[in-house]
Amino acid sequence: MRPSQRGVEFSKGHGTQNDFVILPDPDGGLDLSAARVRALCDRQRGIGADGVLRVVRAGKLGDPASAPADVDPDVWFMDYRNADGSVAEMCGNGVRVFARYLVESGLAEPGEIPVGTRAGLRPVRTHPDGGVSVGMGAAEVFGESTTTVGGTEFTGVAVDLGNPHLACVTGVDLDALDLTAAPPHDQALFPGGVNVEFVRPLDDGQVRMRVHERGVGETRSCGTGTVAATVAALRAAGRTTGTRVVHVPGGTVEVEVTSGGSTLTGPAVLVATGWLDQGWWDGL
Ligand SMILES: N[C@@H](CCC[C@H](N)C(=O)O)C(=O)O
Repeated sequence: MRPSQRGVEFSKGHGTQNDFVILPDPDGGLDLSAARVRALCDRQRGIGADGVLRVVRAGKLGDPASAPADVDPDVWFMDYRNADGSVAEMCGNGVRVFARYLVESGLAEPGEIPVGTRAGLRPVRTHPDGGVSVGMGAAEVFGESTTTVGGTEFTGVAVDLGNPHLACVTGVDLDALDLTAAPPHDQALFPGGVNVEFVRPLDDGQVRMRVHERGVGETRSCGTGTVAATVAALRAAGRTTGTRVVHVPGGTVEVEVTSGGSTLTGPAVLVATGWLDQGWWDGL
């Protein structure tokens, strides 16, 4: 595409292979419909991703009800969408990739970056080694529930990280789970749907996790899910605070849960920048 023919700018990035199309939209002029999100995330007819991150000033979000009161209008806001076009409150990998994008594109200085999300303001810190940490807030346990995969019932804890999770600690072989379909959930406990994690504690205080994400399907990582998994693994060990190294199919992250909040640290990678064809975009 010649520069004069440039369409809609995008970047592509991932955090432990949880991947995102990033759309810079500082002044909020982009019409990001659910149909456009679905097309962008489609791995055959679009760029392919688990979700979309629109980069917009909080004051220009275009949906005032979505910007929590603690988010200043000048703050960069992560307008997160799932691959099915639905809106979610928070994305732990997304917010780390978002911060990496802000730095690489000159929109923020490396170091401490406050990022607005529908779950509230999240303090993000970029590290020189490419890692990014984010303060994920308090991980609130709000119940217990069950789900079923392949005829096996799993019991888990319901954890609120701005978005809802059911984190199930289990001794089964995670590789044997068929997560192609959404595991069923209790509609009363999770009226807006739920992200479901299967968590296998390892011998040395580390854990393995697989996840089925609301609005996406199985993904290779879920940042909020790794925090929920850590909360569940700690509870299974009789604790409410501590740290865990969490291995997901797409890599490894570290989670710390304290009495005051939780922190997620892991890699955040940008892989491409380009332009969407304007005609393709306009036709969606
Ligand atoms: N992959 C994300 C979570 C994205 C939102 C989730 N699918 C939901 O609908 O709540 C993460 O890294 O946290």
